[in-house]
Amino acid sequence: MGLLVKGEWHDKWYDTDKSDGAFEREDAQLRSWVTADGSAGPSGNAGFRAESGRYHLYVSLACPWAHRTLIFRQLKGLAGHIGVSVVSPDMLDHGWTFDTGAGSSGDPLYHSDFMHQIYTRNKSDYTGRVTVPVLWDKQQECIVSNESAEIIRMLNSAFNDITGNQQDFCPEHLKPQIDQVNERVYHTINNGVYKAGFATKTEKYEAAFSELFDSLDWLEERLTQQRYLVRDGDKSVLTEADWRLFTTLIRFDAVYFGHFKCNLRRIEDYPAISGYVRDLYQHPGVAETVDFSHIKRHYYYSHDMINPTRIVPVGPALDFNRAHGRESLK
Ligand SMILES: N[C@@H](CCC(=O)N[C@@H](CS)C(=O)NCC(=O)O)C(=O)O
Repeated sequence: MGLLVKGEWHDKWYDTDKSDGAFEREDAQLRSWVTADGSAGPSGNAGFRAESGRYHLYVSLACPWAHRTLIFRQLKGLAGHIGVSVVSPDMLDHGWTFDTGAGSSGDPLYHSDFMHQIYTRNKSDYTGRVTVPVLWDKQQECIVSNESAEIIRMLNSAFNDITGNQQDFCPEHLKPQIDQVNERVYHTINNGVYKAGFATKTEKYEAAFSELFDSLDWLEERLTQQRYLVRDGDKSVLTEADWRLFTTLIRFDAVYFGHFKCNLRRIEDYPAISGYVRDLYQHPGVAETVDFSHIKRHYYYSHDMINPTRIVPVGPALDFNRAHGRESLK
């Protein structure tokens, strides 16, 4: 694990000293947008028109942020239009690495050894963390975006004329509600598990822990009354907010509960939330984006300051194909 400084790789763990033991996630730096006609999006440069075969995703199957983009690629019928490279689950001295072990693809585009070479191919003197997901433009040979929250918004609509898939997971009139739910879910759950797991001072861990479980209580109540997170009139509808939450919840019992010490309760212990996770998992196209061998291997093997023996636990036994019983909820 490390970062690039002026294009040079430095093997360095997160610096929590500067924040008194708290884990602080760096903001993504590369923020252009693919749009239907190539006009500029809300940030970054213009010139990224939606085209079949032009763009490529670099992902880790372990990573919850990258997982969002894989789900949107499936749901929006983009699998035949946007290629994917999958890094090794082991993120060690060189950061994300390419190999062709089980479930990993290597880098068919450039035959790179490491993900940081994709970042320096984009900008030779890049300074910053080397994160996945990355949306790559094969035509201009550059990174369009390394921010998953924005990549899924692009995938949600920019390619609609190419795929004919008009399903909208972020309708304009629901956006304020979606953004509001996302805000709490991001800080206390998606990033909350990392704040608990990567804290190096007890009080920072405990603060993240208590916010996380307060938010799970809030979700349990909400999801007892409605099938999905966001309401449109008298019923709830499946939106981006659900998919953003899903990628954390599906990893929770296998990884965050033990490895990140988020162990007040398992997701299995929440009747509504656990049914909700199974409901989303069983949505067509989603199960094939979930890979527990990469998920468990990545966290337990890569974070050796948390798990120095690198032993990957065998359990827990999880069955997301069990009936969810949520069809009748509005
Ligand atoms: N804001 C980014 C965060 C992505 C991110 O932090 N990904 C993790 C993998 S789970 C990563 O690549 N970490 C490597 C590092 O921080 O050096 C997004 O949502 O796209």
